[in-house]
Amino acid sequence: MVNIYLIGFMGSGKSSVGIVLSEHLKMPFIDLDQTIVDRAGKSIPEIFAEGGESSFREYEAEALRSVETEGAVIATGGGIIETMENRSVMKRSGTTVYLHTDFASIIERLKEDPNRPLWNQDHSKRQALYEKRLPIYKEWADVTITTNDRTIHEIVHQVEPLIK
Ligand SMILES: Nc1ncnc2c1ncn2[C@@H]1O[C@H](COP(=O)(O)OP(=O)(O)OP(=O)(O)O)[C@@H](O)[C@H]1O
Ligand SMILES: O=C(O)C1=C[C@@H](O)[C@@H](O)[C@H](O)C1
Ligand SMILES: [Mg+2]
Repeated sequence: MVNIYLIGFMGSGKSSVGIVLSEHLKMPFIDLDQTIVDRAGKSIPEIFAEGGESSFREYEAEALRSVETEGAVIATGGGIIETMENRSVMKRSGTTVYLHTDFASIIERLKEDPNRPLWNQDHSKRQALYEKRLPIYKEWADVTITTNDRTIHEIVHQVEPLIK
């Protein structure tokens, strides 16, 4: 069974939309960040503090491979598209839904969040990360939904007919 992968920047709503979408589609829900935390036995800030981003990316790639055949709605982490390996796994095992959100809305939603190490840095670095990733999300999306000023339920209703 194929997966539905939600991709997009931190704060685009992958986790919030994913759980509701999975209920509508009667599919299991997996939050890949939670899978990483469960497998590592450490929080995301702890993984970053102990082994840096590269350690986190290793856990993330392993977690993604472990869910490839689940037939689930999967909320990925914002950086899942950083490697070609992860992009290929998603391409061969499911449909990818990109939740596009303007940078200004992301700022509104996340404010100062200590649980996202790559958000917890200065404004110009956050913005550079957003701009670097934007074209990659777009290129790898099978379906794109803009989430600014939309509720979770509005987004779910918009996604549903596009993936059936
Ligand atoms: N459409 C929306 N409208 C308003 N607020 C939203 C919307 N989607 C998400 N949020 C809020 O933004 C915050 C981040 O949402 P969420 O955790 O679902 O993002 P995410 O894409 O899973 O982020 P990450 O990549 O860090 O896991 C939460 O406080 C959530 O309530
Ligand atoms: O955008 C990112 O690189 C990240 C997003 C989060 O979902 C987590 O996966 C982690 O904080 C890294
Ligand atoms: Mg999330």
